[in-house]
Amino acid sequence: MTKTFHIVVLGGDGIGPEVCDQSVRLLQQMQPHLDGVEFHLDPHDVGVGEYQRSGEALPDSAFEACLASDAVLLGAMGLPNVRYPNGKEIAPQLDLRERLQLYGGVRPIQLFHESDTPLKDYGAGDIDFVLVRESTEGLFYGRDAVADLSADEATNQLRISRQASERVCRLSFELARRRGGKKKVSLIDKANVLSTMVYFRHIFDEVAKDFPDVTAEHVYVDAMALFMVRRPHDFDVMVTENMFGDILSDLAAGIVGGMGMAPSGDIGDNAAVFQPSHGSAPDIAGRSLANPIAMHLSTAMMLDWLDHPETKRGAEALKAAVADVLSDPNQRTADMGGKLSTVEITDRISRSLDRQLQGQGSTA
Ligand SMILES: NC(=O)c1ccc[n+]([C@@H]2O[C@H](COP(=O)([O-])OP(=O)(O)OC[C@H]3O[C@@H](n4cnc5c(N)ncnc54)[C@H](O)[C@@H]3O)[C@@H](O)[C@H]2O)c1
Ligand SMILES: CC(C)[C@H](C(=O)O)[C@@H](O)C(=O)O
Ligand SMILES: [Mg+2]
Repeated sequence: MTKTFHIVVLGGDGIGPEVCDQSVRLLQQMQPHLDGVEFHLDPHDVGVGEYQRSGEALPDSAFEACLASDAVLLGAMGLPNVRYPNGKEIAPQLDLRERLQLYGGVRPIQLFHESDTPLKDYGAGDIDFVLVRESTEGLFYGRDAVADLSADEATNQLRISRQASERVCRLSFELARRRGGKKKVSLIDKANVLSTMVYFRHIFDEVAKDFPDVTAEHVYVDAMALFMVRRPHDFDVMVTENMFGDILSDLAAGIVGGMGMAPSGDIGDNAAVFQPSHGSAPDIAGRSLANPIAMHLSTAMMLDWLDHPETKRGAEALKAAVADVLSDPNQRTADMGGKLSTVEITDRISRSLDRQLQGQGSTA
């Protein structure tokens, strides 16, 4: 019997649709090779463009479709110069995370080729860790507040709840166990200053007791910014508060080639959204300069998460095709010093994907 997966596709703004279209193309290419699996792709307009057309950045019809889907593929949303009348940027991905309770912002960081890291002089070695960012509260809890420019001060709230912390810590320990590598989870906090972080650490330690086979450690966020650059090979899974995770995930992307190499999955108990960690990159949009690899790796994460033997095979094949193309340092987009366009690098990944799916492996 054929299993149909309903996948909502939200291209979004700027380079979002450019990279998303290329991943959709690879999904369509893959489908006939996967036994008993069918993808039903359901595109919706969201983001700034949709806000300008309809007054809604995330129309109800798009949200309902996400709610009913097996998974969501998202390009990027937002443009720095288009704002709501209250002055705030349009960021419906945050609404999706909160409304779908996508508490685990899973952001893998992997170096595919040593030529792509600026850390060569530090002997950075293998870089392969996952940053898990709590994505429903933390310092983003105050995001609805509107700045009163005539006031004498402005404050935001940082919220750490037991429920949200337990579930994101548990997800992180389970991930470390599943990865089966160093089996280590590093909590990134600021417990030397903030009581919310003392509380977060307490909950992390409680959850850690259920995973005696996984090493648990605490690292202050400022120190982690240093360690990520000086000894990234020491880490396996990291878990942290929303804003720390937002900042550190861009830093982490920088050590493996940039935002175009940083995939992500926003995971909840009943829904998940897969998107690159990068934004709409208005500085390069519309010129086929965007690196689509973060989007392709996010698509591979989605296929893995769908948890069917054939989609898992598709995920492995797609990841292997990306690795195959990157094994030749001459095959890069402009952000990584190369000359290939968004479409051209996907052409190469597509050719390799065919080989991977036919079990022929690498020819690069
Ligand atoms: N998940 C998302 O949808 C998301 C994430 C981050 C930012 N944003 C939004 O996107 C807009 C632009 O934000 P920003 O400029 O701070 O961040 P950005 O990630 O869009 O761009 C930062 C830098 O990285 C480069 N870059 C990003 N992705 C790239 C890719 N795939 N290939 C090559 N280069 C790439 C850009 O050219 C730019 O120089 C803002 O409105 C922001 O709020 C959205
Ligand atoms: C666009 C922005 C609201 C978003 C965030 O801060 O979470 C982005 O930076 C990300 O990392 O997904
Ligand atoms: Mg970010």
